[in-house]
Amino acid sequence: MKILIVAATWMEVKLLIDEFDFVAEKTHFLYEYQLAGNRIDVLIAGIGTTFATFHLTTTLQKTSYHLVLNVGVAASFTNDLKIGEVVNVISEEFADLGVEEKRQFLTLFESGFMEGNEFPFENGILKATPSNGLMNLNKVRGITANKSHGENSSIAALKAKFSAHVESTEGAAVLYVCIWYGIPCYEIRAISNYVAPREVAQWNIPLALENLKTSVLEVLTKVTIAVH
Ligand SMILES: O=C(O)c1cccc(C(=O)CC[C@H]2O[C@@H](n3cnc4c(=O)[nH]cnc43)[C@H](O)[C@@H]2O)c1
Repeated sequence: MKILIVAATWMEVKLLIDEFDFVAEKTHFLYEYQLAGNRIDVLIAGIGTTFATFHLTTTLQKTSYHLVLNVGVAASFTNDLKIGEVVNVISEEFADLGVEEKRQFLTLFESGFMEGNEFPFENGILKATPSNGLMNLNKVRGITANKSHGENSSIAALKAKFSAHVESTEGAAVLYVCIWYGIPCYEIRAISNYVAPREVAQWNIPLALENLKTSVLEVLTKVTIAVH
């Protein structure tokens, strides 16, 4: 089985790839590994939707994969998710793509630039592949923005507008590309911080990365067993 893992930064996959057998550096961004007889490529695309879209698209143009896993850390809008918890992000919206009008932000759908059900959106939302019991993780909704929000006013506006649980800087871009390519895609994120005024002392990246590694390895084991 051929699986592509997409992350924004090396930091987010460094513990995970210690569990893989290194095969080759394909490009500066793309590395090939083996895990239990399966090929696992790891793409480090960079932070934000532009880099994720460009590097994922060029990678998928060259190689066909059975599955894409978007992995990394993320911020939670809700205290119901604990720092370190790993979640299955089942839907995504672009939260900063649209029009500002009369102090209000309107998405592309609300401003009439796109129909809600224009492919690959469903009611303005991008949906991950159903995991059908493959993951024992809480299912959450995500939004994607090119900046990590840290101002109380913008955080309040996001909470009022989107009913999202988590924020990342790439999730929607990865889903958008994968749905266009018809490639199954899951987004697995570990909560490193809350969406709040920036206070890095409150973050726990080591815990998030340790838990992320464990969960992603479990998913990889189940996925690869399921197809054999
Ligand atoms: O700002 C920092 O000090 C900082 C420290 C470590 C990592 C970062 C990143 O932004 C890495 C990119 C990675 O993190 C996800 N992420 C984490 N927290 C947030 C957030 O509050 N809002 C949006 N994205 C977040 C992001 O999706 C990337 O996967 C920064």
